[in-house]
Amino acid sequence: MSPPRTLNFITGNPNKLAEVKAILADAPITLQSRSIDLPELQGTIEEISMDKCRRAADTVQGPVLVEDTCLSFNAMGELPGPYIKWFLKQLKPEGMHKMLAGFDDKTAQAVCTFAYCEGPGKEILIFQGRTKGNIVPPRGPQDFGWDCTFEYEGQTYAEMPKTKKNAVSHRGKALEKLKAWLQTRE
Ligand SMILES: O=c1nc[nH]c2c1ncn2[C@H]1C[C@H](O)[C@@H](COP(=O)(O)OP(=O)(O)OP(=O)(O)O)O1
Ligand SMILES: [Mg+2]
Repeated sequence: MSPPRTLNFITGNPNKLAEVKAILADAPITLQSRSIDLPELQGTIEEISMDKCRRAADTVQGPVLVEDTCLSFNAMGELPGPYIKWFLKQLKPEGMHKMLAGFDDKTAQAVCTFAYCEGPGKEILIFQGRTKGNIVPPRGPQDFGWDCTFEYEGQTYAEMPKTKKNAVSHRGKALEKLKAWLQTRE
């Protein structure tokens, strides 16, 4: 599959879209976006992303890019992982650190998985990035998900300028891989 000139990123999350636009600003593509609420299967990170991508391609009847973000606590066998959205909704950012109160190990991994598909029935490509950090009581603005509770080298994502977050984040690393693929087009 050769890289496209336009990417149609299917997401309902405006914060994700803003970061993806910033990180891909210098990539050789035009970024479009549509908000479609796609059902997300339960399973491994890759299974969930591939299923989400397949559904998006079927809905759009054309090329799509989707993304799924996981927050995995090492003490909990990598849970909540892909279910973080629902834990965060019920427990709020303050609850993230409390979930680990019974464990000494506060380490976590932020995992970002992009899946690209040219259209219905076509092969699905995966681009994944991981950043290791610690879960801490909230610090910094609470305007994007669990950013205020994920600490990387002494700062929570929420305390970092956006450019710094994007340079070290799970999403930045995944998009580095996507960019490398986009640049293989001659
Ligand atoms: O960099 C991030 N920093 C902090 N929080 C984040 C980040 N990225 C996603 N999040 C939150 C949003 C949602 O509560 C959950 C992932 O769920 P996830 O299904 O991937 O996102 P979503 O449903 O909001 O958007 P989409 O329409 O692309 O599926 O973690
Ligand atoms: Mg979602």
